[in-house]
Amino acid sequence: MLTDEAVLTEFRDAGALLEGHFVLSSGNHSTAYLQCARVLMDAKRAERLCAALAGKIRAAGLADGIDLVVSPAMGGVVVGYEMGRQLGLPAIFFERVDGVFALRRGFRIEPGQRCIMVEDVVTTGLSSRECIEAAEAAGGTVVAAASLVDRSGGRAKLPVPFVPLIRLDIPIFPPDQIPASVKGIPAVKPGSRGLKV
Ligand SMILES: O=P(O)(O)OC[C@H]1O[C@H](OP(=O)(O)OP(=O)(O)O)[C@H](O)[C@@H]1O
Ligand SMILES: O=C(O)c1cc(=O)[nH]c(=O)[nH]1
Ligand SMILES: [Mg+2]
Repeated sequence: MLTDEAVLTEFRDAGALLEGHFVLSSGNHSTAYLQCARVLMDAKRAERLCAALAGKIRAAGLADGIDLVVSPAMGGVVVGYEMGRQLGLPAIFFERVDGVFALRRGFRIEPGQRCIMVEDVVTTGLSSRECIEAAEAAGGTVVAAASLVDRSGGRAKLPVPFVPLIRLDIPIFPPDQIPASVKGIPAVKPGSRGLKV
């Protein structure tokens, strides 16, 4: 079990608590960004955080009878792998092909396999819901969800029981409601949804 302060200290020490002007996956804007990739680049830190998250999932009675971890790339890949290790389960990921989550690389879900969807960060819950729908469409039954961070203050709604390691309430702004003080800061989009190369 890790306190919220201990989790935030891990993020701070990793240089993962960013301030500025960010365009989020959902198209909303924010002055804060949790760069989980920086947290997960340290295997020992990833292990500590994911062990704590696995403990919360077990304590909530959600770990029994799960067959498979599924996660949405890119952000979900490393955390999904480590959660698979912590829960003793195989882990696969969905990746966007023309914007839609698909299984590639020989990954498949056997009919009726019980899945837990694991994310790095939940903001609106859109990516999580898309991943859950994709897993169900691929034949799975998604029975739970988990993430390192829920930054929605609990407002993001998922169709299954949801366990975040830490819950924060960080404001987001729709594109037409960005405060003038934020508009003046050049915006960056760290995530890969909609990225053109
Ligand atoms: O709850 P939401 O509003 O969907 O926001 C959270 C999502 O945004 C980020 O991914 P992003 O789409 O930026 O791409 P990436 O994981 O490929 O970097 C993050 O990894 C979550 O998947
Ligand atoms: O909503 C997002 O795109 C998002 C927010 C955040 O804090 N961190 C992240 O990786 N993605
Ligand atoms: Mg993501």
